[in-house]
Amino acid sequence: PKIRKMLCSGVCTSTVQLPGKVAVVTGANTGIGKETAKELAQRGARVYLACRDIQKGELVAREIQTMTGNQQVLVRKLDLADTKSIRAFAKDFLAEEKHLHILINNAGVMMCPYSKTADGFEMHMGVNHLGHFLLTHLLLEKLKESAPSRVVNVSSLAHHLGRIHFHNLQGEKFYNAGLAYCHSKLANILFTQELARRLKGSGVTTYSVHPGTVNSELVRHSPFMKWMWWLFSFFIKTPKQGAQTSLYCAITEGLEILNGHHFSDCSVAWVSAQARNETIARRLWDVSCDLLGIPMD
Ligand SMILES: NC(=O)C1=CN([C@@H]2O[C@H](COP(=O)(O)OP(=O)(O)OC[C@H]3O[C@@H](n4cnc5c(N)ncnc54)[C@H](OP(=O)(O)O)[C@@H]3O)[C@@H](O)[C@H]2O)C=CC1
Ligand SMILES: CC1=C(/C=C/C(C)=C/C=C/C(C)=C/C=O)C(C)(C)CCC1
Repeated sequence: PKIRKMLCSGVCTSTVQLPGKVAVVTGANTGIGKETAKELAQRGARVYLACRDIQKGELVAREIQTMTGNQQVLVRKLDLADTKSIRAFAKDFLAEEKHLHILINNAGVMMCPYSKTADGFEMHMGVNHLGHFLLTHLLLEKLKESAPSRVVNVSSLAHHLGRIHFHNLQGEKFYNAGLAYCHSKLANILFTQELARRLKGSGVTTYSVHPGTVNSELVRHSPFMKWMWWLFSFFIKTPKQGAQTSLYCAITEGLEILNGHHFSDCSVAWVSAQARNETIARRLWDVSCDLLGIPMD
């Protein structure tokens, strides 16, 4: 029980309620995203579950509506492995909604065999980083208009093993599924820091998060990790516990002064030297804009 307590700490104790607030959670049909969306709905927000599988999303939306009594839980199609889908999601959302107060970039893939997104990006970099980069870019004006508003990027402790290999960003020269995940999670932190610098004074703040080691479907591509997660399931976080740090960063009052910081167990956490490198962050920003056809400023 002591080990479990140590590995599963961090509770969002904020009592903030969210009536009139609008939130988008990517990958909200399962795991950490589902629990994050449930808690936002419990607090009264209108919550968009941005999912690649609408049927799975609808089942979860019904479940959340029944559990929370909040009927404003909506499902919209978003496949982060296809920039057309991301642009369509954003276009419809912007036409439908006046505000966006909370964007939680939560969806992720880990250790998938070498594959590419519809636009030819390596899957981890494409979904975990570039997909969320484009989504955030498309929703940024709405976030600014709705300020104070927040962007939470779900990264990982695994970023410590990550490196941004600009000459091999799509893994074409060499590829390791585990490291590809780590690189993409480093990219999440670099994106958060650069975004924070660029958003200073706009009323939009952003945070990156390590949710802890969480019993979810993330390990689906690795039989070994699946076995480890099963073996140690008693010691690792439940998805509800895993959602606490995302929620903390999304709703805790007075967090604006920590714009751009990384959090774990609902506290500020240390990041690797690579993740603190402003030159790499700026270059990754420019390369991401270039790959996605976003005009550079
Ligand atoms: N679990 C853990 O121990 C840790 C998790 N994290 C991070 O937490 C986040 C949530 O992961 P977790 O809940 O654990 O994992 P899950 O696998 O349980 O959930 C991942 C979610 O992402 C969605 N997703 C995957 N690919 C796409 C895509 N192309 N487009 C849209 N949605 C997609 C999945 O949809 P579908 O169900 O349709 O596949 C699912 O809803 C991830 O960013 C992960 O990197 C970080 C550290 C540790
Ligand atoms: C060594 C070890 C563990 C730690 C695993 C860790 C630290 C996993 C981290 C995973 C991440 C960061 C995944 C996604 O981003 C367990 C399972 C707790 C139990 C005992 C052995």
